[in-house]
Amino acid sequence: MLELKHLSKAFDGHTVLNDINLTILPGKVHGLIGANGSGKSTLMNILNGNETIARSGGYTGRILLDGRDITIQNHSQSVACGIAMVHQELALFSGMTVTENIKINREKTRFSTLLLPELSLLDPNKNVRDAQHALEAIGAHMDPGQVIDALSLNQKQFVELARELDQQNIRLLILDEPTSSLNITETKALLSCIREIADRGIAVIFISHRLEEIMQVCDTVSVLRDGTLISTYEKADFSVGKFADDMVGRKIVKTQRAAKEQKGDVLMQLSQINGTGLDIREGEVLGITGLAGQGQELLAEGLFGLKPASFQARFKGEKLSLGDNSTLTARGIYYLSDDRAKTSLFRESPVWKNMIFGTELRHREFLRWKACPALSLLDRKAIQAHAQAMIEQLNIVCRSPDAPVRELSGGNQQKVCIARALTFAPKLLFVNEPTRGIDIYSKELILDWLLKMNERDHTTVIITSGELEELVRVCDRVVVMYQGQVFQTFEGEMDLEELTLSLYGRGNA
Ligand SMILES: Nc1ncnc2c1ncn2[C@@H]1O[C@H](COP(=O)(O)OP(=O)(O)OP(=O)(O)O)[C@@H](O)[C@H]1O
Repeated sequence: MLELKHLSKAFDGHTVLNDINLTILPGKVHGLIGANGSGKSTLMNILNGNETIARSGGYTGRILLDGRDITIQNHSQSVACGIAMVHQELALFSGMTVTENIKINREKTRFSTLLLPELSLLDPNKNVRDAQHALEAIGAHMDPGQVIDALSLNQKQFVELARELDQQNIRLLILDEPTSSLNITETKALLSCIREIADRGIAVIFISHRLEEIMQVCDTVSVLRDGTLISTYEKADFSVGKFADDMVGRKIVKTQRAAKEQKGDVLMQLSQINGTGLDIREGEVLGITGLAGQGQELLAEGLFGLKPASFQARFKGEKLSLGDNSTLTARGIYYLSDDRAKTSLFRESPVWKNMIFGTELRHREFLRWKACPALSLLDRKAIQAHAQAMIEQLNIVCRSPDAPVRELSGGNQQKVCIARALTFAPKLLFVNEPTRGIDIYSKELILDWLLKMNERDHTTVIITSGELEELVRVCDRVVVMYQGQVFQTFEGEMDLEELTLSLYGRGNA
């Protein structure tokens, strides 16, 4: 159906895709894998007519649809070819409802006349029905009248998918890491939905860092490394080992630490969490998990005033006001959100600035006049050296520390956030989904750094994550949240199966 021939792309003379040849068949799921920054999103952005491609000089090479050459210079041309894409970063309209987001630009109207279509009225019933239909087709249950902002990240992901599937005449659906914010049940539902979409004759390109999902759902897999397509495998030849070798070209060592018995003092006490409480002990690595919407993110988000919450918090006995962030950061408490685009990055600012923002006064070496920190200018040389070291240690793919963060691939942006937490050197770090969107090699690097912070800098680390297997590998304790309450705590040798059951409210509460 679609063929790419000798496709290449450069940004400012820097080649990020090099002579790509790829064939996409109808009714098949084609997996695209590669390390962070290997060029997956760029390749898909070309097919989707993303404006960043045209603005940066377009691409070279040929794209053939049904054997005929096509040019994709803008999004309309891509839509006309039947190409739809769900992006890694969500693209929804805040303040509008689920239906409005799904039907945007394709609204059903009544009293429409050919002469003055602008004067026709929206048909709310038909639009809601369409939205409901699109949501049901992918197994998502939500009120179509709800405002988008009230939804969790994973619900928003389903709305994006529903919006794309609501388009008529789709021939190719591109999914850029669609499962990264979904829990086990939702992922399962989405994967079977992807198979159904393919069975309707639609070609699917599926990008994911979760190789088990790739093995499960794809018919063919292509591997990109540093912008070059280095291999394509058919289902019979799939092997996680081969994928990993081709992607990163080096051995991946899984980070693991035996759970330590918790003997430290209580550092933070959270109480009145819907009638339950949680003591965080000094020096521990604590995992917090739960299915979506069970209140696990609300602890950190409530503490930092990002969402309304009513629990009580004490730090070393001192009562804290929720949302009083200057006091929280002054006490060395830090939060890294999973919503990097909205709350964690200054996209137009350079990598170095994103790495040190808010940490300047904790690092005298970043200041020129060390005796007078509040009035000091920044010492750019020291900061550049620090940023360069972070880039190397976290394997961040970027032109230089001066590159604006928006130029970085999704996974590398995530690593910049982690670099800022490392730079802040908190006493207590809350980090939400630290390995989301991160390739298999860098995942271990990040987990390794979180453990290093814990061991070397004595940082107490609280990881909120749906990646149970990772939590079991690195945490001393794992707390399961269920229906807004602290439901069960696991420590010592943790059993993955028991932990999974606990997510559904089963087990010894
Ligand atoms: N607008 C841009 N300007 C300059 N460079 C860019 C731009 N967009 C992407 N790049 C560069 O192109 C390379 C490939 O990025 P891309 O986003 O395609 O990677 P990816 O494989 O999708 O990574 P990830 O798994 O992290 O999402 C990266 O080095 C990135 O910095």
